Amino acid sequence: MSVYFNRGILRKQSKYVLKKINLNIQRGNIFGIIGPSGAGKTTLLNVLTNQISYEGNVYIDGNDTTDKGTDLFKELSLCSVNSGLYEELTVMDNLLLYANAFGKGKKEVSELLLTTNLQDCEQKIFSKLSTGMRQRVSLIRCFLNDASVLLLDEPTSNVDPYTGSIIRDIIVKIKEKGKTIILTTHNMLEAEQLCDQLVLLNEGVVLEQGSPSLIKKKYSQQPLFITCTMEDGSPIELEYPKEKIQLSNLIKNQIILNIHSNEPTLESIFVNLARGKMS
Ligand SMILES: Nc1ncnc2c1ncn2[C@@H]1O[C@H](COP(=O)(O)OP(=O)(O)OP(=O)(O)O)[C@@H](O)[C@H]1O
Repeated sequence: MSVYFNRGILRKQSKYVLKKINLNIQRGNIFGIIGPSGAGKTTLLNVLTNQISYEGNVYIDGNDTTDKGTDLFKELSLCSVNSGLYEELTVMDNLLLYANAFGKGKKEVSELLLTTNLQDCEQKIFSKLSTGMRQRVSLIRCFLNDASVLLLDEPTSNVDPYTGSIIRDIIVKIKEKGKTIILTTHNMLEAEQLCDQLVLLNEGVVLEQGSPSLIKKKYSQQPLFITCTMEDGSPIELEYPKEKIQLSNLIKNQIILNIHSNEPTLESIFVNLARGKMS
């Protein structure tokens, strides 16, 4: 799926929040949008799902979305926490309202509650749930949707690491059902482990785009230094590829406690790109 803005499309005072954007999103993939606070990540999701008005033209798969006659938006569903869920209804009633709209019923909702460890929350009032539970209910709402592209705005923010891992598992399950996921996150480890493709957004422009491993490879410096910690605790540093034979001999003949390379983390690439220190 391609997303293209040919010029600034949303203005905040005299500056554009989103400028020229060109994204190439593989179907069936998890596509992560990362970037500092205020970069325009949420706004991008809102524009793509027609939640806010904007100037200029947005093209999805080459089709101009200002043509309201198209079915483009039906394919895309925004899932932000709590959106479309009623505070005073039970979890089951909330989800049934949504499920029924898509020809689904109690059976499907109960199955999803079980998958997400929320089976005991069926009759709980939505306003009484913890943040992590609310996030999971919001995701179940996405599961019930027929849209093929789900846009998740910071699905794991404000939850403990365990709940975060449950939510990531749910996202992977959604992907396995053939859906395309576009998500925003501030968690670089999550971006690296979960996303097939990433885009780094800063001040409304795309700074970098590609798979996490390709982005890391692009910014890894040569030579690469590899530190091996030997059995007695002493470190040996070798330069790669210059000393690759020594490295392979060391691995073959010695007991090594750990090997550590100084390749950049996604976090360091992110910070440096956002500061304008890399090109
Ligand atoms: N409808 C709008 N009209 C004008 N400006 C807007 C609109 N919506 C958001 N903005 C502005 O766009 C900028 C980017 O906001 P956005 O919420 O997209 O950032 P973000 O990257 O999602 O940040 P965070 O990581 O903190 O959630 C902000 O300065 C915000 O005030």
